[in-house]
Amino acid sequence: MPVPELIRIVSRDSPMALAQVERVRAELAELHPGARTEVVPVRTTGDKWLGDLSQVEGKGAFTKEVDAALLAGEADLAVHCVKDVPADRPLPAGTVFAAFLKRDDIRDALIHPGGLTLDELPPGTRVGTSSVRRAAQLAASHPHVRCVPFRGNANRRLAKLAAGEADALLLAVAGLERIGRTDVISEVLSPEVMMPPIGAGVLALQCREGDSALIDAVSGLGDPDTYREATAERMFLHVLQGHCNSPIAGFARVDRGGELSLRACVFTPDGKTRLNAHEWAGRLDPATLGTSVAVALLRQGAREIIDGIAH
Ligand SMILES: NCc1[nH]cc(CCC(=O)O)c1CC(=O)O
Repeated sequence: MPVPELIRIVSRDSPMALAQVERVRAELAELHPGARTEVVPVRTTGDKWLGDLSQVEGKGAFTKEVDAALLAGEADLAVHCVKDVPADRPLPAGTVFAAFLKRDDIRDALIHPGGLTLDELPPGTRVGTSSVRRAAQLAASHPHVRCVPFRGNANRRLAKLAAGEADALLLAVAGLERIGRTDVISEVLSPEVMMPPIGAGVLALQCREGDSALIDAVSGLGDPDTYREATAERMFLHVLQGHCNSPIAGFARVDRGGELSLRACVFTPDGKTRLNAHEWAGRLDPATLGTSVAVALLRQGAREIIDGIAH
């Protein structure tokens, strides 16, 4: 099938999202030198509303308007952070993932203007994060610091930190790389110290279901290992059925021998209870591994923890 002449790419309009689109354009230009691309930026609910996300139907707050533009035919290809795409429900009807790009760094970073590490933060340090996942883990490991609500795209959060609205920040390394601000990192946190969210560091390309010419054209940008990891992680979250206030973390990894494993956790918001599971796929396909890890956590009481958190 011929590669479409013009590919209109829709995405959030934050600096990070637009950098992601530039990566996709560069990879497309290499794969299909003849194809032209155009960028269709849209502002999402999650970008407009800087209050508590659970008040604006938290899930999908960063994807709804992008999906709508794709379905309305205003664009042909959507670029999403997998982390922002709800996994408890199927993708919006009529759309499919055509590729998962090679995964970036999955870790979170501490940003402290004085260069302190997490263990060096003095009591009472205000860490800016609205993430229940980050807050629960920090409450467990560093109970003497406190989290203060902090929203807005990464550039805005850095500006608010500089303005003194918090003493430190937690942000994803991948996002800081994309906006060219790794200079602010004072410590990269290992997944053992701060377990990442499902889908961390993965960009997905989404197309209209019937658009096989485009699906074929962009599927070559997909990375097979990332596909396995993202599929296991998203099925895990789908089976678990969390909500936007439930602290859930986890990541799958394809090791050097090609073996896929998935580890995941469910926390209470205060971090005092932590359920853990870690399984290898063996002969299981990625989605079945995700299901198995979710069931292992449900068997330990994950449902009661998740349902017991206000949302
Ligand atoms: N919720 C915003 C968001 N969505 C994806 C990333 C980071 C990049 C990625 O993991 O793909 C971020 C910023 C952050 O959490 O620091």
